[in-house]
Amino acid sequence: MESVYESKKGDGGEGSSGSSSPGIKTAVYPTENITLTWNDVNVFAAGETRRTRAMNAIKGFFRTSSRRGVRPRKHILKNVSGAAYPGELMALMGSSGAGKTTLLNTLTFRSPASVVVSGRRAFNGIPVNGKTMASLSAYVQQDDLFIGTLTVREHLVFQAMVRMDRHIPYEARMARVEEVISELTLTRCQNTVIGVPGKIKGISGGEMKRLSFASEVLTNPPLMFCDEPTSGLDSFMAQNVVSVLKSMAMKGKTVVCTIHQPSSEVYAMFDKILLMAEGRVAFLGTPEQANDFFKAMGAACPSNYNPADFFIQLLAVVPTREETCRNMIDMVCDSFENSEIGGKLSSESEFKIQEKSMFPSWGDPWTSPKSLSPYKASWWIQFKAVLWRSWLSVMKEPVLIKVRMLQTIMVAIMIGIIYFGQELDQDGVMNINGALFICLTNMTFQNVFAVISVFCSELPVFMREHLNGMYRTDVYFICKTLAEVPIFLTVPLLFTSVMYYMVGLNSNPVRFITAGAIITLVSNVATSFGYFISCISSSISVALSIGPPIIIPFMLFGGFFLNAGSVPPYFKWLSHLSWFKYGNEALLINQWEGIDSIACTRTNTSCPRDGHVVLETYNFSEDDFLTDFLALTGLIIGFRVLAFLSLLYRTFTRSSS
Ligand SMILES: Nc1ncnc2c1ncn2[C@@H]1O[C@H](COP(=O)(O)OP(=O)(O)OP(=O)(O)O)[C@@H](O)[C@H]1O
Repeated sequence: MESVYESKKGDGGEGSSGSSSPGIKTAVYPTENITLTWNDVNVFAAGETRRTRAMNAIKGFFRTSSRRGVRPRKHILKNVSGAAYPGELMALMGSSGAGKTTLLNTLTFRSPASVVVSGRRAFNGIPVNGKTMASLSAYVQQDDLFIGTLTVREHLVFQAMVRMDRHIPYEARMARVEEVISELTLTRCQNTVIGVPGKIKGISGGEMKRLSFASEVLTNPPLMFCDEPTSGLDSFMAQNVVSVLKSMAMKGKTVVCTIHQPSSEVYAMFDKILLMAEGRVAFLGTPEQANDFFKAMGAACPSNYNPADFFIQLLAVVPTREETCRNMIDMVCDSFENSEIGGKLSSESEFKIQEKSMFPSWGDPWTSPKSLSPYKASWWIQFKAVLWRSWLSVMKEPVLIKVRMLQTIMVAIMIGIIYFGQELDQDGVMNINGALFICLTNMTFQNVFAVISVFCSELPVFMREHLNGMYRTDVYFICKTLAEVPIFLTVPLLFTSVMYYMVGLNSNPVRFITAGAIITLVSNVATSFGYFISCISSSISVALSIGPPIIIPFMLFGGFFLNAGSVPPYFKWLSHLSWFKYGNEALLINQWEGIDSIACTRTNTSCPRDGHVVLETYNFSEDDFLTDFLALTGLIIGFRVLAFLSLLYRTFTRSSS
């Protein structure tokens, strides 16, 4: 399998895939047996971003000149060089704050905007950029994010559809899924649901980690990065996971992982170890070379000690002895730099890079030509795959199906019993109007909370997959909302069917169907509003906190608690956004239009004689019936568009940060 990745000189996107124009010098990247080298990598905490610069300028204006000044930038990685070879498993180790994650992020071009990176990274000596790195490598992140209601196999089939190249036929994708399932020993749990911690019991932690690897190796990348693959696992599972990495390395892949406290057994599996301390390289070589190196420095690892623990402790900065520890770390790092292994390593990577210096140096991964699509699958394939997965997750989500159906039937029966058998008399008018308004309130809160709890919990998965170039935001949003349409149609219709005739509402079948349609429209406005709130909130708890305070004013303008004619002029605009108002008006018109007589049961003058008077009391007009329908439809569309734009903005700000 020898595919070619080419880069155009001078386009700022070296290493981008695509055909080269005649006359443009190209670099042909290897797709197998990759030696990854990095040379003179320096990372600084960025002094100021545009936002902080503006804030500092404002603060600085109020400061006296003596207090003004720029804080020195923190030097996080200091002239770090190294190499990872095919067929080898390299472990990045060091105490907390040593710079492991920063180095891994730098190597994978995933550094946050808050740092400034310089240095060169290369594949077999050819400088590389973020796009090429992304095409040829896999990155297994520390936290596993899945749609927990899917089975292992369903998850992998979905991944194969959106991650593998668009020209690969369906049969070949499925064959690869089979291969990966057996390679990562997931056969036994292939039909088990992945699970959601605390909600749905699923596969074990080790299986989950192996599933993360499986998703990444589907495309058979020659280079793999893993961030803390063993965190949260017991020693047996940790060993199991590292042995998976080892077997990948033995197949010729280049594997780099960060790791905390490996056991002696796990440590023995590493081909190379890279020890980091205070942002510098303290050692890079085989475990045996590490023993010799530290022995030569007079710090031999005792025979009954775990070497990993020993080296990490040796290179840690102890709070009470900071100065001594830092001096010791500097001494170790300097010795390594001047040692035979250190010198060989840095000259090797340096020489190769210079040799290929005719190629442009690395560009910023995100400044590659915008016209090139980051997606492997076409729009249509993405759409089919995401719709299929969204549908599966809706059907299998207990909160959406079982709980909601049960909740709907129970509330409908409760309302039906409390308001049971209303007559068309003076008391009945009040009760029927109350029952209709409570239907709107119930449908609103039920749908908003259901959407928030499901959509918000899925958003982190969407963000990661979208930023990994798996599918577009519009595809996700359309599919997600389409897949949920059946449920958001069934719930209000079921609710209306159960309570309508129990309460004794207008018995005309056309009125019944119309009431069902109005309640369905209101439910869907609430659903759209729920999507909007979910998309603008940073977390589920934020969404649940801001939802109700926003809904309450809309509810007050519904005409039940505050007469439509009494809305203060400065709040008129807000009342035009109230789906309660349109829903309530439409339901009352549907109920009372054409009712010629209402029995008066009390001897007071407030008894409405007919349906028209009831509507007049609320300041509602029969002529507005169509307007109410159209306004509800408009609100459904409006809130959805706002929700989509918010999601788009969110993905945009994340990908450019
Ligand atoms: N964006 C940043 N701005 C300022 N300092 C940073 C930034 N990123 C990392 N650092 C600092 O750089 C040092 C190295 O951080 P890094 O996360 O790479 O350490 P680590 O070895 O991965 O630690 P741990 O094992 O605890 O995750 C730390 O002191 C950290 O506080």
